[in-house]
Amino acid sequence: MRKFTPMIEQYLKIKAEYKDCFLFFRLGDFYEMFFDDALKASRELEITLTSRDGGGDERIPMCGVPYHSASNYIKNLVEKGFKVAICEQVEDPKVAKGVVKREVVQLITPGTVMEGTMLNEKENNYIASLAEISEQVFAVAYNDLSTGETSAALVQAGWDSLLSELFNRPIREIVISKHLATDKQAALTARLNVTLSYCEEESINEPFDMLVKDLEDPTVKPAFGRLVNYVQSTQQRAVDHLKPVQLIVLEQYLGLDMYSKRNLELTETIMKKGKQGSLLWVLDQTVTAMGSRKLKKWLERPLLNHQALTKRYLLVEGLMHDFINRKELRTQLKSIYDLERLAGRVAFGNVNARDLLQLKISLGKVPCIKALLAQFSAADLVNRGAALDPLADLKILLETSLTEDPPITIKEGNMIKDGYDDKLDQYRDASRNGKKWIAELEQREKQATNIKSLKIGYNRVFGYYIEVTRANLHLLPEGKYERKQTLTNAERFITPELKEKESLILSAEEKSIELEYQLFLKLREQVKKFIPRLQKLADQISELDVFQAFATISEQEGYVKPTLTTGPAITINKGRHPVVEKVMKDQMYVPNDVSMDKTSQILLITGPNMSGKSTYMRQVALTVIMAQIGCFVPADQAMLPIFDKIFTRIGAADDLVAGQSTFMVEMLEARHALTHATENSLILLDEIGRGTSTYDGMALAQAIIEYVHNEIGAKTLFSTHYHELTSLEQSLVNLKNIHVRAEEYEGEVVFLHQIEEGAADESYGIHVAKLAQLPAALIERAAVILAELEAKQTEYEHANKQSVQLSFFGNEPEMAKQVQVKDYGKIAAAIESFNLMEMTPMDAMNELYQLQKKVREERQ
Ligand SMILES: Nc1ncnc2c1ncn2[C@@H]1O[C@H](COP(=O)(O)OP(=O)(O)OP(=O)(O)O)[C@@H](O)[C@H]1O
Repeated sequence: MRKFTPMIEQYLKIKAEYKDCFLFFRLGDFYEMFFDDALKASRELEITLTSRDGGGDERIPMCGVPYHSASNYIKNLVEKGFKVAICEQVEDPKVAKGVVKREVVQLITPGTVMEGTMLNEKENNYIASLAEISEQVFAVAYNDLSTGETSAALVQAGWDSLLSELFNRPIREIVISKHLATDKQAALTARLNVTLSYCEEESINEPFDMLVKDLEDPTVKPAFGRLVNYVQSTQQRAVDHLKPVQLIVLEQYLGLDMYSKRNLELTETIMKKGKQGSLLWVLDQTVTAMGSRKLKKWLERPLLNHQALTKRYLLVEGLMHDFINRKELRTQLKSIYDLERLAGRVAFGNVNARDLLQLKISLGKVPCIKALLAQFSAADLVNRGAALDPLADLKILLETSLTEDPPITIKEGNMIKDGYDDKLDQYRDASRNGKKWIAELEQREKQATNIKSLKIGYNRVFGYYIEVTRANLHLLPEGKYERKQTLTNAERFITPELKEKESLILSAEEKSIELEYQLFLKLREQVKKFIPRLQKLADQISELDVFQAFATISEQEGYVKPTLTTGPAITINKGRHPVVEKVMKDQMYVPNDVSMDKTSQILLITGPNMSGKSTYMRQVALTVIMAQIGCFVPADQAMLPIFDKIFTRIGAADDLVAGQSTFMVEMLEARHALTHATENSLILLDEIGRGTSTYDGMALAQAIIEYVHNEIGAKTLFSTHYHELTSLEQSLVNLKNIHVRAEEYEGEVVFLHQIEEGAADESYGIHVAKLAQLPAALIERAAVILAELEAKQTEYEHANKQSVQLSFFGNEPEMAKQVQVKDYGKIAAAIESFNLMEMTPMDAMNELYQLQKKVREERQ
């Protein structure tokens, strides 16, 4: 076997340390990739795959990207969730003996990108890390490197709760221990679509120990330790903008499990996974990127604290009352750049003079915002204005140091103002005077030679030169001018005098550019000291932006301030679904009331398909969430208690990701709700049981309703097509039937989308099928079958009047006595022995199945 060349050996050695990354291996003006990396990268980046002789038996697959345009390719890979290791030549190839030394200088991973173009400005870009504290307890730490935000939480209710905590947050990468169970690792990638990275080190060393100094709960420390150790090892540069770790006590926020976050489409829709059509889409009237990110965070964590919410309402109200000032505030906020990310870049050392100029412009707006807030009548707004720190000292520093139009790069000069530094002024004088001298020389030469078109120019190769057109050459005196370059129509000359001045000008210019660079680095260091104050300002501005967004949307859409009650009742007058209402263009949304209290703790909703049952249920949950983030709500009036958790089982959510059947998902979602809900929770259950046979489904649906009714007492909206369930109103005192009204008009169903008391009488399924334009013959046939079934049903009910069915739905003990099954006693004993409190719905179903089997066997 032939041996690889030394360069390929070097490549393989480095690659072995970065197995899970694309290794961008610098070769001259290109980053090259080899072997499997090349095969994969050529596919992902759609670049040509070639091969080269690397000394081995076969040619090596290879592809490459030019060094100067590498950032786009890197961005592309990172966006797809890959990691890229940048391997540079770290010695001058001219002096290298043998193969040039190469090292990985940076690791770019989805969770640690800092470049503006790789970040979505309206989204945080989190890297998270986990630590398994015990079987049921997990610590999680978050960091957004681009803003410095750092937080941690303790999840005490097991793995599913951890997944719910992580679900749907803008997390791009999760750092874990390689010892985390493989099924858990698989669940993370399948559920969350994140890149997994590994780090074993959990201890927190200097300077990061300062960030956890005041942490109330040290249990979360290992997760943060893992996170900073990973970030530090990948970045190899300063990350001193990380804010102290903020402890998130999950119990202080509205609990939203994974299913609810998804089903309620809070920040993205289920189908398209985009913002459009989500609640965030409706509410996001923010005008700064920071505000937009803050709003998303609030939506992810609605509050439970009455006082904090009331404060938010007051601010929204204050902004709504003062329309003119609010409009002006919006305008002022629009011109504030992303202070949070600018602060991040200052710390990271990749801020340029244009960024600092943006900072200066933004700071210039703060005094106007302060003045504006002082004019509002709401005291809270005035106080917020007074609390804003305009960072006048930083503004003065930037004003005195930066020019008005600096270039993007920091190595070209023109960044620092005259008068900022004496030495720089001296160099500039020398250079400017020199240029003035050249202009005067041009005049003198023109006069002396009498050549009007004579000019003095400059190029990089020859420096300054005197240019004379061919036609005028005869006018030049002999001997004084030295010919340097011949063009088609002109000749270029130099003189000793010109060259002498040139070296003075150029050296002054060179020195001034170098000095500007040094001064800029110093300025950057000075700005670093302002980072904590800048971060605080960014936080205050982003909150203001969210409040003005709430006020803007509330006014635009006619939302009202909710009244938070301490009792259990919900009263919503003329409530609407904020998103459906917004997307309905020509049609009018039909508002509906919601009234739930002790005797209507469960609403059983019936009504035809497409009538608006799910919309009504979601509307209630979204109204609650809006109220608990501090926004006004889409209704004429709303009195709401503060809910501790929301659970949902809505829609056809086939969990293909986790490879589970629709029915299994339905059961898992139901189990989750039933195990975690309290009497202060809100549960939405949409057509539970429809994923299995009718009797199974109905049995489960009823058992679940009874369980919620008797054991939990949570406010529950339960929609169903099983009309039999409506009879539960008689046996369950806290259950109330409502239905969505539809009418038949000339053989067609007309949806009125109106909620009314009582149970619906017809299902109208065939009409909906007709609306869906199923073939006419099929519809006719369905109508005939329906008629036959209905006739049979009546016959069947008649025949069964005296006898034999074990009634699930009547709750009539006398009926049970009539069951003519020999072994009834045994079955009854079995049912009696069930410990329902300890059983999951799945267990219940299994037991039920066994009993049914027994009954059927006996009858045969
Ligand atoms: N209050 C309303 N006002 C106007 N249109 C509504 C209203 N509620 C629902 N709709 C419209 O009716 C459509 C169907 O609503 P929804 O999905 O809630 O019905 P459903 O009763 O849950 O149907 P299914 O039983 O088939 O799941 C919605 O997409 C919406 O366009």
